[in-house]
Amino acid sequence: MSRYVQEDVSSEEIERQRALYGPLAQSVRELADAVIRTEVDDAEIAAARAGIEAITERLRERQIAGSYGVRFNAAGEGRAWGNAVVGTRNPVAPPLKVHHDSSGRAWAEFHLGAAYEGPPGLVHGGVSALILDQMLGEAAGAGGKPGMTGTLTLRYRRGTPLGELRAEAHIDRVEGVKTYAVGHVADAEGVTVEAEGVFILPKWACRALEKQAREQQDEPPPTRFE
Ligand SMILES: CCCCCCCCCCCC(=O)SCCNC(=O)CCNC(=O)[C@H](O)C(C)(C)COP(=O)(O)OP(=O)(O)OC[C@H]1O[C@@H](n2cnc3c(N)ncnc32)[C@H](O)[C@@H]1OP(=O)(O)O
Repeated sequence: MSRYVQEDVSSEEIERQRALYGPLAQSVRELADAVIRTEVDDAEIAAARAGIEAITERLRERQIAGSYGVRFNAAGEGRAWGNAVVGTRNPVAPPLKVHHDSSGRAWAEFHLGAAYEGPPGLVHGGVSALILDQMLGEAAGAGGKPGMTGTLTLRYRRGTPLGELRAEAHIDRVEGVKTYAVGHVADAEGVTVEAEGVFILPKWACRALEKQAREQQDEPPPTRFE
């Protein structure tokens, strides 16, 4: 089942939902941080667990079947609110607020706390890969050349400290359906992880884009979402 969903939702309704679900996800991120770092006594832990389980049960009373997917409205606004890096409704996502320009650049400043630890005090290498996968993909999409990650290569130059970080990416070159992008994560002292990747517009998407272009000759398809 495709998780790209076309919905008839106004921009005002999207903003209403963003204001409702964004803070909910942020509260759960704070909960995750508190679970990792709490030193309250055993009875308090048991009481907290019961409270959390009751809240989970309330939220499960009515649910989407499966994952959130990517939803577009008639204005072409896309929402990837379940995305593991940028998802407004996903407490696992830091989340990154990614800025773009149409030359194929993407950048974001963000904070990674205790929930993203690998080596003590440092960001897990898989989390850096997660973030760079998204950032390189965002750069490709921003340049009008979106694709699925084919190959992603990373070089970990030094440990990435937990805390305030920046990520940047840009398109290096385009060869047909293949978009090559490069990027990095940096702290205040400079680059910690470098990445290069190839993003491939899948065959099925080529066919869908051709069909869409035939139907809406003047309207280019959406190339990014938030
Ligand atoms: C919307 C806005 C979003 C905007 C923002 C979105 C940001 C999202 C960022 C997150 C991105 C992800 O995590 S995506 C999730 C992780 N990635 C995946 O799950 C991808 C799984 N793999 C696949 O679906 C497929 O294998 C594809 C799409 C990669 C390729 O399949 P295909 O379409 O059939 O392509 P195919 O004809 O075989 O090959 C086309 C050309 O690409 C080359 N090629 C094929 N596979 C690879 C590969 N893995 N690495 C390198 N190169 C490859 C071939 O040699 C060929 O080159 P030539 O002979 O033409 O020279």
